[in-house]
Amino acid sequence: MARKDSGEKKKQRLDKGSIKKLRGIFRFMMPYKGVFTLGLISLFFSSTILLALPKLIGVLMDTAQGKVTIPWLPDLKSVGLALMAVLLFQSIFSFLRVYFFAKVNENAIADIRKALYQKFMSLPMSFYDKNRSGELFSRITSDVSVLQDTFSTTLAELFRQIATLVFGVSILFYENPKLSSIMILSFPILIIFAIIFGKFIRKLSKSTQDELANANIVVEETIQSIGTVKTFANEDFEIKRYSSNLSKVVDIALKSATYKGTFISFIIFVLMGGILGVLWYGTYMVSVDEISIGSLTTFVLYTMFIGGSLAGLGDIYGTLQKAVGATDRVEEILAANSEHEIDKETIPKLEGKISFNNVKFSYPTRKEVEVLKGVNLEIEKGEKVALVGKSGGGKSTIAHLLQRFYDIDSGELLIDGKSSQDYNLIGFRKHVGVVPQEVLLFGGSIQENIAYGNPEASEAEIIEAARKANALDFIRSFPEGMETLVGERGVKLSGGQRQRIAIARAILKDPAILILDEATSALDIESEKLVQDALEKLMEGRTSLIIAHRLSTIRNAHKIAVLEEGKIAEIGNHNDLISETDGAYAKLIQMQEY
Ligand SMILES: Nc1ncnc2c1ncn2[C@@H]1O[C@H](COP(=O)(O)OP(=O)(O)OP(=O)(O)O)[C@@H](O)[C@H]1O
Repeated sequence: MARKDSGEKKKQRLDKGSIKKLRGIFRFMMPYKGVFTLGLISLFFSSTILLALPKLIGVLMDTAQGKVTIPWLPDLKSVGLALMAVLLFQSIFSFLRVYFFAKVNENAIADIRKALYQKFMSLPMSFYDKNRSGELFSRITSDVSVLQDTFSTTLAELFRQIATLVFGVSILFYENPKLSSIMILSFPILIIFAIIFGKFIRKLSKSTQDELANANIVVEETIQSIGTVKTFANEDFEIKRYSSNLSKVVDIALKSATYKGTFISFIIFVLMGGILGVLWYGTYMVSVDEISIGSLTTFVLYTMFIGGSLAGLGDIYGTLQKAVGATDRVEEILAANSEHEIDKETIPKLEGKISFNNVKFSYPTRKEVEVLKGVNLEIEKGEKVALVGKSGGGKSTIAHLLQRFYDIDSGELLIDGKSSQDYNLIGFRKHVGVVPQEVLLFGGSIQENIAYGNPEASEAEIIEAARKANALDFIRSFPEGMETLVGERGVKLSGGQRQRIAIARAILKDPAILILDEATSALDIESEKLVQDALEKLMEGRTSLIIAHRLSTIRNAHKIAVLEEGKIAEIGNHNDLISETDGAYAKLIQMQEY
């Protein structure tokens, strides 16, 4: 049951290719490049101004001992003022840096989210067959959040640390080449160690993430199907399953923590060792009067700055790797083929004549199973056709094709004599209405839910649609009427009530072609009658394809099409078909499928 998917949420190596990908996502920052440049300038100043601090502190110490190292800072007071000025400027530039970067960042991230959402809306059904919704959801939430971190802190930090390193090391060598060489000696050890250990730790943290993802899947699935868990009284089983997954997470995380701890303490050891070494040798130099105490202080402070930057770069490397992974996943969606461009092009009203000519089809996710093996079906304008057949025979598939959720593999699907593919997709779908078996309402008001059929409808039209759908009485029986909230935090509507809302939606949409997927579960006689009556009104003057589950519906249809073995085996009215005792329809009725 538990599927392993988030294992893909790996960090990626930073090589040429991945950096190129990362650069690609920066196109979203391009519209804000002016502000970004201002941010970079502020960053440059805030980092470099800060580098004056160690120097000034050294000067302060020397001045206290009566030595004047900078002629224009002759006494303690002036050095103190200079220190204050440095702090002040650095604070101003830090504020500007944070503000400018946030402006770029927030806008660019919103643009990425918009682009992703737009893509989601325009991707074909086959894409959703292949991808789990939870995973897609995490692209727009967590993956984009990773990018957000990258755009804001990581990128700024990268520039800041590099600037600190370059300037810091240059100043150090300029100030004291001898001491700098000692300090620099500890770098290669650090770097080699970091590379070897870093790889190992990354592997472990990836395993931790994988295990955590597995544990999260248990939570996601069980909360989604909490009813099933309770029906089977499997609460305890699920708790154990989740706990055992969590134990694995803890085990791996602890193992990883042991190595991380070793790594960090080693780094601290070498770094501090370097600093202590410099201090030790520096004090020797002070004792033989080679340098002043102020210079030594300056030197040690710079070394600490540089050490901090090096450690910071390690973190940044990790975050950038994560960002490459996130970029990959975001770009993968953005590059997927849309079924259409979202546009508002409309097509004039259709007549509603439908012809399936030798239509063959298999789902893109299961190419090897041919669901429709040559369907021939003619439905005239305004005709009511009931589609019957065994469960899994392909009735819903025909409805999907009629809505152009998928492209047919061969044959022709003609609407008013023209290939369905030749119509603009969005325009075409505006003329096809569906009343599904399971009606899903959005978590808004009843009015909003009905208006989903035509967002531009006036209030009067909405009320009229509700009336025609036999929904007005029950809506008015609620204290808040049309404003009643439905869904999770509102009233839960009964099956029959939801169907009537769906019918009202379809009435507002006013399509030429109607697909009715009859509910399999019977409603009580009263609401059944109301629904049937509303459906009859809805079907008037429209071409209707009914996936029928009740004999009464079938009898009322102009024609009955029997789907068998992926083909329309028989077509005709009830009396004709039932008289063929060996026929597919007669058998279905005998087997009491209807
Ligand atoms: N999205 C999909 N991807 C892959 N296969 C699918 C998909 N939807 C349906 N199928 C398969 O296509 C076949 C026909 O399914 P379809 O839902 O059209 O049958 P049906 O006649 O409507 O069944 P029922 O009366 O039980 O609703 C089934 O074997 C089903 O497993």
